[in-house]
Amino acid sequence: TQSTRPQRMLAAVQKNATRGDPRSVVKAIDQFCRQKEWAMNVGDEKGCILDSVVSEVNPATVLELGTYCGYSTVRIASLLPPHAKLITLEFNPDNAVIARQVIAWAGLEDKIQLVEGASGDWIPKMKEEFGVKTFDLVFLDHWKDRYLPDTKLMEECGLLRKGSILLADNVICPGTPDYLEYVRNSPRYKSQYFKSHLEYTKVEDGLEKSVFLG
Ligand SMILES: CNc1ncnc2c1ncn2[C@@H]1O[C@H](/C=C/CNC(=O)c2cc(-c3ccc(F)cc3)cc(O)c2O)[C@H](F)[C@H]1O
Ligand SMILES: [Mg+2]
Repeated sequence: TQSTRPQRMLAAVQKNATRGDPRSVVKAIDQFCRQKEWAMNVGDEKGCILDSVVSEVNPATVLELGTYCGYSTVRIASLLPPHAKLITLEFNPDNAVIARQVIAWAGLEDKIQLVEGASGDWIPKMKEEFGVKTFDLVFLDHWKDRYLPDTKLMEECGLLRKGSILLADNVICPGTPDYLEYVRNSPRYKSQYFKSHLEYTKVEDGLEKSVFLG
């Protein structure tokens, strides 16, 4: 039977990356996507911007919306301080199966909690289910038309505090126009655009970093 692209990506990790070495996992996926098959990971160019924001924020609690195969999950978690926690939401069970194995290969199970389910269902349950008060950093990389409703939901559920950082992928390509308009015009956010390129291509894309002002 035919394999899927996530399955082939996992095979590339298991073949080319060193167990317990997150950076080698990131490198193996980027190599696979450049040389074999494009896939919608944040990628190495935008990944460097992601790394610099994570290092600057040095978050104790991180929420990722849209795990896919776990590339950005591993990339973020590899930079977290010892007791920090990353919760990542993924509602496609086939993706979750792959992501769990990528996370395990990187040896980051202790820092990452992959929750199978939809952001809209789980955001309201974060506090009671995971004992989370607020998130220091949220990485948005799921369906692009869900960035805005989920941001409003996080506000309503009190998951953002003064200084919480939202970092959104793909604000140009495929684009998240309603989200951009909101974070750039709302008095409750201070936003900054990091110009880059769509993963593994020369097409323009970028990350939007928005600080919640409370
Ligand atoms: C809605 N709530 C969700 N809750 C939990 N998991 C979710 C939810 N929604 C999706 N997922 C989960 O999050 C992932 C979805 C990622 C979507 N990403 C993209 O579409 C995306 C697309 C491009 C792209 C650009 C140009 C082009 F020509 C073709 C593609 C580039 C990118 O970097 C992207 O991130 C996963 F698949 C889905 O199950
Ligand atoms: Mg993306």
